[in-house]
Amino acid sequence: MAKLELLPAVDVRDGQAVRLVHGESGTETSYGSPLEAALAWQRSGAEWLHLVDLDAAFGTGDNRALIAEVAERMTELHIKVELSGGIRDDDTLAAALATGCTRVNLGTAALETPEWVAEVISRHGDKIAVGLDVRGTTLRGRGWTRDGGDLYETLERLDKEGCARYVVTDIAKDGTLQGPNLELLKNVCEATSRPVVASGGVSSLDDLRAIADLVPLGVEGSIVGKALYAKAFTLEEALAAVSA
Ligand SMILES: O=C(O)c1ccccc1NCC(=O)[C@H](O)[C@H](O)COP(=O)(O)O
Repeated sequence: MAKLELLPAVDVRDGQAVRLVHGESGTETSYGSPLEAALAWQRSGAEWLHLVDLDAAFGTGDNRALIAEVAERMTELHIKVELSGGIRDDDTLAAALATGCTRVNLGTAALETPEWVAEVISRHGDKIAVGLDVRGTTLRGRGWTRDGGDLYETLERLDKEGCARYVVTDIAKDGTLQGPNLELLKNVCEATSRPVVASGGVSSLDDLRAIADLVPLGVEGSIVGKALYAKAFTLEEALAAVSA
């Protein structure tokens, strides 16, 4: 059976690696240099990095140069990078892809400019993932601050347009260490044949094992943020738990 991929997260706000609660601006806990955080995950055996420009997501500026530095360094070290946050037009997409990242994660654009997203999916294939960030079954855009339509209607549309994969986040769980929303993940896997990356709420190795049990349904990976920063477990332990 395929193993669950783990994507340790580095979310960047105002030049710092931070964790938010429910993705809400103003709830930041700071964890220092994003490059040092990324290098720590690399030294611990990471194969992937989930790298988020929160300022670009919230529209409070951007950390473009720093994000590029981290993504380029990780790519040199053969770490695959999933880049997220504020990628909404040709300019931001070109800058993101120029970092050498493995793929980008589009959120707001999939809700607000669907024609552009359909076009970049057809142009870039599996370099494009779409983030389905939900409260209940309502999608949220603009740094998760605005409603953006129904999850399953949007998923059906994106599937038809050939979207390669989805990053699914239950915002109510994100940054809370309350465990992932396994029901949501199962429901999304039932609604699409495309791979799903789980995000939000992981608190323990048992949570990761429960997500790994969904690999046969279509879950391909899991992002892990707060639990690693809070030292609930180490990345080495997490990698061992999902490859057992
Ligand atoms: O990814 C985004 O674009 C984003 C936008 C606004 C707020 C948060 C955003 N991402 C947060 C993440 O991707 C987290 O790193 C991830 O869900 C990890 O969650 P957790 O393990 O619960 O800390």
